[in-house]
Order: sequence, then C-alpha cells, then structure tokens
Amino acid sequence: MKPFIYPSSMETARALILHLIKIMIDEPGKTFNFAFSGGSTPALMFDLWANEYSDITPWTRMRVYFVDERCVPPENSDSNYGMMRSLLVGVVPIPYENVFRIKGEERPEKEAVRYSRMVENNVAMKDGWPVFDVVLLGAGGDGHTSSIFPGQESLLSSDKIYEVSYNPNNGQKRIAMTGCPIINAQRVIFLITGKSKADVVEEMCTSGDTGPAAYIAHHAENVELFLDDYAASKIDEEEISD
Ligand SMILES: O=C1O[C@H](COP(=O)(O)O)[C@@H](O)[C@H](O)[C@H]1O
Repeated sequence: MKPFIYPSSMETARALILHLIKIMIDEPGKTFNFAFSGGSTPALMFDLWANEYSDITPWTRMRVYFVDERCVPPENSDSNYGMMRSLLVGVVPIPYENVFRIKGEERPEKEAVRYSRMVENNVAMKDGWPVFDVVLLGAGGDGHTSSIFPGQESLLSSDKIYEVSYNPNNGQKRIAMTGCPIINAQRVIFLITGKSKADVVEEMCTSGDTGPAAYIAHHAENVELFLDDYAASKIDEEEISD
C-alpha cells in the first residue's frame, strides 16, 4: 500500500488529478477505463479537474464508469452521476459516449444486471472479472466503501459485478460494485480527506478486516492512498509503504 499525503484536501485532490493524467499520458495509444466513486470527497476533485486541468487531460482516451450509485434520478442531489455531470463530465470536452452512468431511476435489481453486462462488454475481462485501469474509492467514517456498508460484507465476495445494497442509515437503495471487480483492478486508489476519516484510515493501514474499506485495502494488489494530513493523522507513513 502506498500513501501519498498532502497538507489539505485541495492539494490532495490536485495531486490525484495529476497522477491520473500522468497514467494516461504515459501510455499515449491507450483508452483507459476509470471507475469513479461519488460522495462529497470527489466533488472537490471533479470541480478542480474541470477548472484547472481540463486542457491537459486526454478526454477522448478516458472512459468513465461508476463504482456506485444511489437509486435516485440524476436530478436528485444524492445522485453520484448528477454530481459528476454538473461538476465534470457535463463541463469538459469528454465524448458523451465515453460516460457510462448507472441509471439510479431504474428498478435497482434490473439495473444492477444491465450495468454488470455493459461492463462485461466494454472492459477487458480476466478470470471472469473486469479489469478496470483505475477504481477510485472513498471511505465513509463507518468504514463503508463503494456502497458496501458494514454488515453487507457478503458483497465483498459476490459472484456478480454489481449488486443492490442499501444505506443502513436511511434505507436508501444503492447499486454497488462488489469486492472482486475492485480487487481485480490494475490500481485501486482511495481518496480520503478529513479528520472524521482518521480512524478508518488507521484501520485500513493495520491488520484485521474491520470493515469493507479495510478489507479492500488489505486484499487488493496495487493500492494507493491519497490522503490529507487530517485523514492521515493516526498512521505512520513509513510503516505502511511497500
Ligand atoms: O455514499 C458514499 O460514500 C462514500 C464516501 O463518501 P464521502 O461523501 O464520505 O466522500 C463514497 O465513496 C461512495 O461513492 C458514496 O456513494
């Protein structure tokens, strides 16, 4: 696990954007399949990306998938796609056909199957699982990642690519990328900022699969942590670098 730690959430987001752009620029002939999480943390990153780094991003070589979605229409403020559309993909010159949204307004069970099939047809497969170039994850203060919450650990070993889950705090249905496609990605990158996430980051960096985010951090091959000083306040950077 490789930690990258910056003094503020803005500097962390900027460093991650440059990291993703470099990954694409280093392989000029390739189209990249990136799966993005939603929530409040990446919103800052999407905003900065559109406003400061759009000109240097090879948009036509980037395909955007979603790690998870709340089962609401795009106009709802909870929609991960809606948030990304207003801050990033609706603003920058990425081709419309490169953005593969999860339809939160459809029947969740049917949409999880449709989206899983669409991913199978568009992303290279290995051993029955898609291999995304990057899966970008966040983590909740309760240890959830994707939309896999504590108590829903069976989704970590599901034989499906996406499944229906729910937010135990309000019962809202979600569609979540499951554990195996996350673990099989070329790179798993966590973007985590803020003091309220320091305990989760500590759990991710110590042994014991205490929750979904810690499980992924321990079981994925190539994990990078983009953190601000607050989120990293309970870890020892030297001890976790590999
Ligand atoms: O509900 C969600 O939560 C996690 C963490 O979100 P944040 O708001 O604390 O940054 C996120 O990774 C996930 O995509 C989202 O649906």
